[in-house]
Amino acid sequence: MITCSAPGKVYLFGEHAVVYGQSAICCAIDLRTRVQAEEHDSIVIESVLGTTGLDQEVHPYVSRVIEKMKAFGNIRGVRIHIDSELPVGSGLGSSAAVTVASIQALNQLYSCGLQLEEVASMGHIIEREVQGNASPTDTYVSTMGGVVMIPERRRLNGLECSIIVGNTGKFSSTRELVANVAKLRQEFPDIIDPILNNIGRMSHLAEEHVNRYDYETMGKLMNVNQGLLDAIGVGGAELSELVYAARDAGAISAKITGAGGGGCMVALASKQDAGKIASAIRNKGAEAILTSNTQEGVRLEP
Ligand SMILES: Nc1ncnc2c1ncn2[C@@H]1O[C@H](COP(=O)(O)OP(=O)(O)OP(=O)(O)O)[C@@H](O)[C@H]1O
Ligand SMILES: C[C@@](O)(CCO)CC(=O)[O-]
Ligand SMILES: [Mg+2]
Repeated sequence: MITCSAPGKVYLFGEHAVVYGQSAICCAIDLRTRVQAEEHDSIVIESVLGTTGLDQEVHPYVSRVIEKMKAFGNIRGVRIHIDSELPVGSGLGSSAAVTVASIQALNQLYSCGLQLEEVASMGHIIEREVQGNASPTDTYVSTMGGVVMIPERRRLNGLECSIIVGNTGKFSSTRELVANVAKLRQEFPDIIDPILNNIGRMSHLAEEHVNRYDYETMGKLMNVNQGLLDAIGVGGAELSELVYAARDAGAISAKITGAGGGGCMVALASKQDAGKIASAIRNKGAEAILTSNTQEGVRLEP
């Protein structure tokens, strides 16, 4: 039996805009999805969502992984078991982590010889198929770890501050949110395109501040990014409540992470202030998770 794990992520900048080729800065976090794989007499996929065979409804990502990996290994029957520290459908890249960890588990189990770049690239193809339209960001960061600028694939210095995630507990489908932005963009291209361009410019402006650990400047720009995410319709009352609670409790910055609608927000804070911010989020009745940046992408577990 083989076990592989891959991390989730938060966006410092650029979700949605990156789908249209703008730059984003994305940060792998120390919450992981673990996938066990072993040869079996049939195909079985077990997760918190249920136990199925190949099933495009319940397990669209993992089913596609198995189908695509058949081109690289002699996969007849396999049992895949998934455990995740990432809330499902919440903006922390649960779909990318489960996809990347599953690809790598089969890659190892069947000695397929795929390199990390190929794992990331297959992950992106699968996200695109299931999500309708997807950037390579989540799957690349889950594969490589660290803090990465996409589409440049430039690795930036890691974050050393605390990362606090607030989960509204409201499921959000990335596929749906991406489609909503596409529709708004089609309706008002002259308004929406400049907003997406400005988000991309913000990532470029922020890059040197990330590399210099200048959290104050990064934070100011992240808060502006939050306003622009609201403008393109991916905010929500529950998210805003947590964003303002975190800022009022002393967060350096607070914004949506990932697709939005529901799901999670992310706040940056000094290690000293992190507990206070988590309490402020919990006082609003939401789950708060304290985490940090990880340099480790997908890996084989002992
Ligand atoms: N633990 C898991 N086991 C099986 N499938 C999972 C698991 N976690 C996520 N998934 C798959 O990913 C889907 C959610 O992906 P989606 O892209 O909508 O949200 P996300 O990846 O959590 O958020 P974002 O894309 O905004 O970061 C689930 O519906 C399921 O198909
Ligand atoms: C909303 C989005 O930008 C981020 C989802 O985590 C979609 C994508 O990049 O594929
Ligand atoms: Mg996703």
